Amino acid sequence: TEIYLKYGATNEGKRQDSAMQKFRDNRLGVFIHWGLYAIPGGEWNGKVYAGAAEWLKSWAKVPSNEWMQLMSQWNPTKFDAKKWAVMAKEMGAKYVKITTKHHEGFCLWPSKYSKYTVASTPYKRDLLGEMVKAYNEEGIDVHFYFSVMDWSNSDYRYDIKSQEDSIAFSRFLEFTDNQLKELAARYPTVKDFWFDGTWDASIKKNGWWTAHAEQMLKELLPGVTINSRLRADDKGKRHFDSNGRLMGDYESGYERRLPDPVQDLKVTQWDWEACMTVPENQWGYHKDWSLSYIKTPFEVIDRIVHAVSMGGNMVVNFGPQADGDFRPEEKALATAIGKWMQCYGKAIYACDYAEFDKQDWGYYTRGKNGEVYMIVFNQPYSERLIVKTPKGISIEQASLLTTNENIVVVETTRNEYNVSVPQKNPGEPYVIQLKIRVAEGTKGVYK
Ligand SMILES: C[C@@H]1N[C@@H](c2cn(-c3ccccc3)nn2)[C@H](O)[C@@H]1O
Repeated sequence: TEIYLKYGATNEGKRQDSAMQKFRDNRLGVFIHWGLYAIPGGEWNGKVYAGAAEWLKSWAKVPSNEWMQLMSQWNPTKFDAKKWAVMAKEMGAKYVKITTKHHEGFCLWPSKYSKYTVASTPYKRDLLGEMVKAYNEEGIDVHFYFSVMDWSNSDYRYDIKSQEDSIAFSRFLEFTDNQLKELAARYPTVKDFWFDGTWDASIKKNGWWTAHAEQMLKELLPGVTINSRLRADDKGKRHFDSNGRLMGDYESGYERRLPDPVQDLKVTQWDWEACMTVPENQWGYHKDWSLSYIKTPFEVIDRIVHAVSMGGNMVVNFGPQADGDFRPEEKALATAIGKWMQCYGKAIYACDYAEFDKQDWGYYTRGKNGEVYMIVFNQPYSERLIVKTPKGISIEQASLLTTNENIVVVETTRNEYNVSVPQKNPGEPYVIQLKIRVAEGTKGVYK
């Protein structure tokens, strides 16, 4: 039986309005983690910390007033929003999620509610505004990352243990509301808010505020999407409310990990977005990437395809340098992903879960016109790609997406086929497009 909730989930099932459909169809995003942490790049007082560079203040136990002195060094002379936007465009990213304010509290926009903003640095310009304009001009949607936890604000509380805590924290929530309203008013083309820094007891004890923040933004920005990580219900339950319903518009728990294509098919019932780092765990710029394993382009592409094959989005993280340029490894990665997306994007953009059982050779996606794509990462020595079709579905024809070369398909038993590999090995993950036939009365997405 259901329990009554005042601050539980507000929508039932996947949103089907055009704004959410655009969010979903975008599929591939870029995360930009840029803040004061890019200046030290993981090193403090001559010691290099291997932990996440955007958490250096925490690892090195730097007092906030000392940390904020970094503002006097904030001068990204190489920053060029147009170059950033072209890089994302060439990568094939359809949206960008920008850290408006990370845990440190430094604002990339000239907020009038904080003294820790770009306006009080040598490089006074409204960086967020320039980015929004440049990305939008390239046809790229802009999403805002916003950390509720703010290490620079003395009213922040990790927990509420006294009347004094309550009074301070309510001041903090008002400050946060003001910043959110300011972001919505200054940058009305923003399409999404991705909240972070919401795991503390103080937020869980104020689930009402998370429901209010979602409602406030949706009133100010019709169509805007809000991630589940913002939300806590009446009982402090996060992401999914006490009745098991997803709060917000999409599930945002897959950070540096992905659902299993066999065990976790439940995620196909709701919208979700994963995000990933190129090193094992670095979001902000770290000067020494040799301390970590750096994923190759194909390893990043595997994760993008994995997410889409299960009905999710993938956001690939970039940590710009303090000077406003990107490190060479990230430029090379963006180029490599863009090259692949140019050839195979048809199997990614506006595609979804295909309801075919996962096979070892790779992943399936389904296009909007009922076509099924096989994205092959692991070509078997048998040179036969096993395909098991759902009940009522048969394979009519198969072709290599890039050349339209016909691919021979042999039925091996009921609902099982051997799909041949291309005559010439493409030498990279490739896509076979399947034309399927759907029998009368078939259930599921192909009916
Ligand atoms: C999207 C990513 N989320 C931030 C994060 C949060 N956490 C974290 C660390 C300890 C407990 C709970 C959450 N680790 N990283 C990272 O700094 C980055 O912004």
